[in-house]
Amino acid sequence: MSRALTTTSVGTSALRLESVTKTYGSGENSVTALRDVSIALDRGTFTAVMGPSGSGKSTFLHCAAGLDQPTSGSVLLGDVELAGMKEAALTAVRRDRVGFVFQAYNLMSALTVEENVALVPRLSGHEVDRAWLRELLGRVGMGDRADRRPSQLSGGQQQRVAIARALVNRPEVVMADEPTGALDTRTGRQVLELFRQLVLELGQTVLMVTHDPVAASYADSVVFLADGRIAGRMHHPTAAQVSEFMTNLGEV
Ligand SMILES: Nc1ncnc2c1ncn2[C@@H]1O[C@H](COP(=O)(O)OP(=O)(O)OP(=O)(O)O)[C@@H](O)[C@H]1O
Repeated sequence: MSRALTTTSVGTSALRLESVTKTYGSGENSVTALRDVSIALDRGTFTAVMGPSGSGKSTFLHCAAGLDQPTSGSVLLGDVELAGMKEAALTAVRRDRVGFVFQAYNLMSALTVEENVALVPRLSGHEVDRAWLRELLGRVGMGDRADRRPSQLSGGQQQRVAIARALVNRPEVVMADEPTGALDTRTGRQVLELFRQLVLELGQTVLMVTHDPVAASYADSVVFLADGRIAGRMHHPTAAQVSEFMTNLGEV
């Protein structure tokens, strides 16, 4: 049974932020990047985060992933409260309960595809579940390239490996920051389709920051941020609806 199912009660949110405020610095130079943000993500859903530049998207993702601590408020990842946690405990939470996918694939060039994915459970001190690893590589379409090195793969293929790596520890949430930013349109769409599939078939929860309305339209819902606040949430979005909302937020 997956760790997600054994350590959290069914029916709870994968991620819940309650009244999260994040202020950088103090006094005159302080910047409040998030203001009283409350939101819950149901398990097995795909959520996009959008907003104008400087609206707090990265700060939101960082607080949700335990990369940064809120100034006030609560962040529940499954049943684990991250606010107030010491750095060592946060490091363990990030390693065991969060999967990360970035614009740059960040694969280890000296390792094969399979070794890159297996590195995550190794670093967590878990036994590598070979059957799960092979299943994941198959699901992301890299089953026949397990012995290749990253330099022998296209950008889209490298991102598929990064997605398998993000999923291998069966994380509570996969956090993706502009995952298609470095890919051409067609390859980017295929990666977004893959996220949708993994959400649907594995019940994985995915949170993705993007600037692209078409990318956001692949999600079940879009959360809009403006000036550190939630400015709206759209379910079953179309790219045109997302574009229109963004235009109204002042994004050209
Ligand atoms: N470490 C930091 N120290 C000080 N201010 C910060 C820090 N990180 C972010 N900020 C400020 O917080 C606000 C929100 O930044 P954030 O990076 O979360 O926005 P964003 O929506 O991700 O922007 P972009 O789309 O340009 O990446 C901005 O005003 C930014 O300058």
